[in-house]
Amino acid sequence: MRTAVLVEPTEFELEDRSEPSPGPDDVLVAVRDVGICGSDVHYYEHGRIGDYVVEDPLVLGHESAGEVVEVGENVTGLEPGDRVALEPGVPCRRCAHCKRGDYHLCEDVTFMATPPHDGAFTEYVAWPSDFAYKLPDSVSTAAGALCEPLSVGIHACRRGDVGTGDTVLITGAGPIGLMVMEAARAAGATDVVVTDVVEEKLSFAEERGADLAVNVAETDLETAVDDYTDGVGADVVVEASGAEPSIRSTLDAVRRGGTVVLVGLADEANVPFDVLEVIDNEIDVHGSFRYKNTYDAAVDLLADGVVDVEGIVDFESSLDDIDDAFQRAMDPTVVKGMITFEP
Ligand SMILES: NC(=O)C1=CN([C@@H]2O[C@H](COP(=O)(O)OP(=O)(O)OC[C@H]3O[C@@H](n4cnc5c(N)ncnc54)[C@H](O)[C@@H]3O)[C@@H](O)[C@H]2O)C=CC1
Ligand SMILES: CC(=O)[C@H](N)C(=O)O
Repeated sequence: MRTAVLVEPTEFELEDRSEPSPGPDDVLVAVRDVGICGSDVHYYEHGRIGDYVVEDPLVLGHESAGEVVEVGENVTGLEPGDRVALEPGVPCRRCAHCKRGDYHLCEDVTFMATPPHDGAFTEYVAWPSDFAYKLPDSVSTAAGALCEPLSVGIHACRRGDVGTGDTVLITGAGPIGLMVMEAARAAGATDVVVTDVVEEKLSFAEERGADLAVNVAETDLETAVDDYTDGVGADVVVEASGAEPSIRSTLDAVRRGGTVVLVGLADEANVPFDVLEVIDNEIDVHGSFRYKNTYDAAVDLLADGVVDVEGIVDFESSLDDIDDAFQRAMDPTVVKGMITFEP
């Protein structure tokens, strides 16, 4: 099977590898669509993300969906021909975190495209069947692949307890911010304010339904949010840029008694945060790491037409053109590129 392998920063090699055999609890999936995530681009450019270092050749890609071509002997509920979205993180199922239901916090997780685990820029993946979610006919495999960033958005909104009538401020209008917007609307948010520093991203967020888009390179966020909320502040702020000034600004924009959810990964671990403001204004500050138990919800939301994920895709490329696709994905005005495979 043809597989794109990152052998050095900015260098893919197309290798011919042998197809994996599904274990008794696995499905073998012919990959159809894989999204290019910011973390893939980061590994491509720098060969590392923090402590995760690409020491051996690595297959990137963790936003994937495809068609089941074979099932292991214990698998029920899926059969060849079914189309599935693959949840990329498979936990150990035995540790304290898994046992208490926080399987996304398992420290022994196998997460696609995170060293040393290979991802999905390849023709076939064997994957545990309970982390493969059947897609109804109305949901494409491209949308199935994007259940991954949508899941990040759903989890962030759950962490922020976003509810009916809420005003949600989302800082950063990249794919994650846009997926938070979809999930927030689905959770009942009636007002969504989005920030960015790239005008094209803000226009796109508005086209997708943001009520207010603020270019924080030009406009003071606190003033803009105060104007929009009559001085009250946002009920929930979801930080989805990872930019340090944006992380710090969350406390200026959240209402007293509101919630800040930190999703974006800052380059530096230490970001000054005014703890007296957190205490005085009784702000709940939550980290949000990947997701748990979101894929069923993501598929249902897509099937019901409540959210749109495919609209964020700027371009599709083939595996043969993966280098070019990654170069395009580095353009700051591009939101999402996909690698697609011919059936
Ligand atoms: N916690 C988690 O589980 C996950 C975290 N992430 C992180 O979430 C963040 C967002 O991911 P993507 O959307 O893929 O990244 P992205 O880089 O495509 O989007 C970030 C957006 O923030 C904008 N931005 C930059 N500076 C800003 C500022 N000062 N204020 C507002 N916006 C600003 C950028 O122009 C860009 O549009 C990244 O830090 C990523 O590493 C991504 C996936 C999962
Ligand atoms: C941080 C990422 O972008 C990635 N989706 C991950 O969960 O590791």
